[in-house]
Amino acid sequence: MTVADVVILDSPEPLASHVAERLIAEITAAQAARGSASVVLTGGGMGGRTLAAVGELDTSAIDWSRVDLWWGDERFVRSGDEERNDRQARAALLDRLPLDPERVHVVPAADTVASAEEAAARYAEELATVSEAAGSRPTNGTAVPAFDVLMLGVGPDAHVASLFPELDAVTEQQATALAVHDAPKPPPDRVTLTLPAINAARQVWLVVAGADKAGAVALAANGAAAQQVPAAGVQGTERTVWFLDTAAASRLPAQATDES
Ligand SMILES: O=C(O)[C@H](O)[C@@H](O)[C@H](O)[C@H](O)COP(=O)(O)O
Repeated sequence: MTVADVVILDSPEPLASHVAERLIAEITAAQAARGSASVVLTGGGMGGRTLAAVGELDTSAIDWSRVDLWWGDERFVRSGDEERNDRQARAALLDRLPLDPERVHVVPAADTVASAEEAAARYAEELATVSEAAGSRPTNGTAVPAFDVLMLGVGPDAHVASLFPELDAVTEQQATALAVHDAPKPPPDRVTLTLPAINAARQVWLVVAGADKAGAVALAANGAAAQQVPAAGVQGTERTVWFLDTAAASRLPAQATDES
């Protein structure tokens, strides 16, 4: 990882609250600058905690009807299945927001398409369509909107989204969304953004808590190859921020934790 910014908080809850405050500020700034905001959400525990923390804060500066929401990955299970990242996000926050349903872009579920491959193809098509319509081609030219903030959790094996170490999907350079099977983290069938799509975001935020992630964070900080350490392969076109709790940061070299 190019360590642009590392922010360390004591534990998961203050970390989630801090990320939530920053997210509200970035959405507000994007709407002031461009009239709308585009945010990619993450599954996992820190993703849910962060959304719940947003719900505890004042978001009155945000026009939620002008926010586009996407997911960095999704489990390929039936709509409404509690394993779905979109269902967990709705429960944590989204169902209480005045969002424009047309701007909540969910990955097709297993009861609506025949395969994870078809779900990935439809998601990629929607990303390209919205990108064209908004005229918001990102600076890396990928056929996705120029996301303002893309959030990621990180697994103990350094996976991000559903890009798990050694999968071909990690090194994909053309497609923006792919199907993943046999994922080591259940459920096995998923759809994920690829690194070109992730790295099209203006800001990529990795939100990581827990001592079980410290090794992955340290490997990413030491510039490991993305194939083995997918978290090392992400960076925003403008900024990359690692939001860590002290346990997840515990194996970082001292100089890597200088806040910018
Ligand atoms: O669909 C998923 O499972 C997530 O997108 C996944 O990439 C998650 O973010 C990491 O596994 C970290 O999860 P925790 O924050 O729960 O450790």
